Amino acid sequence: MKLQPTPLPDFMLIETMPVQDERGRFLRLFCETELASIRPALHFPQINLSTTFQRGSVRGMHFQRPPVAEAKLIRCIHGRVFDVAVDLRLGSPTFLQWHGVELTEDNQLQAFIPEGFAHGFQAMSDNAQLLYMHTESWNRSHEGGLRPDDPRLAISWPLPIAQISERDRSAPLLDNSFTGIQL
Ligand SMILES: Cc1cn([C@H]2C[C@H](O)[C@@H](COP(=O)(O)OP(=O)(O)O[C@H]3O[C@H](C)C(=O)[C@H](O)[C@H]3O)O2)c(=O)[nH]c1=O
Repeated sequence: MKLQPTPLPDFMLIETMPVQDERGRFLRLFCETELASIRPALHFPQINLSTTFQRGSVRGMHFQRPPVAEAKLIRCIHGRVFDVAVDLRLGSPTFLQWHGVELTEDNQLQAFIPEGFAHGFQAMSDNAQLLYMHTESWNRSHEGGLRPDDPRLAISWPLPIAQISERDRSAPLLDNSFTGIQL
């Protein structure tokens, strides 16, 4: 496993290496010890799998507020996605900045998105599957969302947005009153 920093502090990429032999491949999806250097005693009470049928569809930008702010360990297990994290942390030097990375079933990259970040992705293939490990269980009453096309974020999605949920389409646009999430 190799850790790759991103331009957003604490948003890390994790390069995993499957073990391959004549029978096939073996891949470690998560190891508490290996990831202790970025987060001691990582614990995932919920693991989700989403499938996005149509290339170009976007899901996001989602986050959970304290006291159930969550970190996510994300991997694409089928197809390809352009995965984006936005720094929403109050006082962060990269506040409201975003960074995107392509996660594919072949590049073995995982994204570790800490608390205080919004997360979203665009499917770059049909039937893109994303496996999420969450450090908090889902809590609808503490969910927050931003528009993937919010001009204040100016996320450069690689493809025209094909499909988006009504919830995401109707998320609030950022204005100067949003100063960030106090973790
Ligand atoms: C997140 C979640 C959702 N749900 C229910 C709520 C809805 O009835 C249905 C689909 O939820 P949603 O439309 O929020 O799914 P996505 O738009 O894919 O949202 C997810 O994708 C973005 C990119 C993320 O980063 C979040 O992990 C997550 O919000 O599953 C649950 O039952 N449990 C859960 O943990």
